[in-house]
Amino acid sequence: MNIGKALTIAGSDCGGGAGIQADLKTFQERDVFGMSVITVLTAQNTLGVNGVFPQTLEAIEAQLDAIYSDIGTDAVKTGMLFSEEIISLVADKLLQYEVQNIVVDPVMIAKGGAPLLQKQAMNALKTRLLPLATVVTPNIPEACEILGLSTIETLKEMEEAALEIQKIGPKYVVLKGGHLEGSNKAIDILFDGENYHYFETKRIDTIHTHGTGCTFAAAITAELAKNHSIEEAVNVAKKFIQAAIEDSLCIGSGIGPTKHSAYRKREI
Ligand SMILES: Nc1ncnc2c1ncn2[C@@H]1O[C@H](COP(=O)(O)OP(=O)(O)OP(=O)(O)O)[C@@H](O)[C@H]1O
Ligand SMILES: Cc1ncc(CO)c(N)n1
Repeated sequence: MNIGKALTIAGSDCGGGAGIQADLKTFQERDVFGMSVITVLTAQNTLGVNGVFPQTLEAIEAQLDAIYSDIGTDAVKTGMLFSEEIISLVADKLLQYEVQNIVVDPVMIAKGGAPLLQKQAMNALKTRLLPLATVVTPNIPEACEILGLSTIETLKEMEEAALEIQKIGPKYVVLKGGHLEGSNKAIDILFDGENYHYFETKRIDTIHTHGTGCTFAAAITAELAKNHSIEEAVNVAKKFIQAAIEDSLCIGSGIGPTKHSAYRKREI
């Protein structure tokens, strides 16, 4: 039987809420075959990140070569890449294997404030990875960092930022409005190079949003792996994350994870 094949190239969150673990849970929920290349091990829980252990370039390259010399992918997501060297290696390999359907989640800072991307790696993210992306999924602070802006405060400013990011090279930009202050809605914007598409849900009043960005981008990746359009992929991902946050889990004593099985249970 043919099944969509999705790969996540990201950091491991031993606490299970974000990173590789969130991505694989999401791939499974969306019925694609999930694979992983681990770039960094993190020691983290709902209270914060206690340790970051980058894998050697040799180990990352060997994982990518193992997958692409045999299995291949229909869509790929990148998450925590941490350093300039890892970003460069991943970009080289995506080019070498002519990888299609690349979702770049430009992970920079954990919800608790820990840095997940070194400051000196920002330029490589912009110049090496964004031009290869089919879609990039920044949140508002990440969009500000990419563009060197101090704030994005309105929907109009989100639209302008999406347009500017698209000029860097990705085919599509999904700018996530989860961080937009003072709104009772969570509005994400998809810019396709010509038009804006809006995906709006009610903002849920919860602190338990650990891994929401990873989960959302992984759901987009899964839908692209099944050959769905970008609009359809974002539409499903938005419903998926809304259900997961609504049923978020009180696990740990800090910022808890979301429930990846929530959307499936509603569909039944
Ligand atoms: N409180 C909320 N209620 C409803 N939707 C939300 C809420 N917070 C975030 N979202 C949605 O979750 C998705 C992920 O957005 P978010 O801005 O949380 O990502 P992120 O900050 O990159 O997450 P991460 O912690 O993984 O870095 C988006 O679709 C966003 O609109
Ligand atoms: C490994 C990893 N990737 C991404 C995030 C962002 O949520 C996180 N907290 N940890």
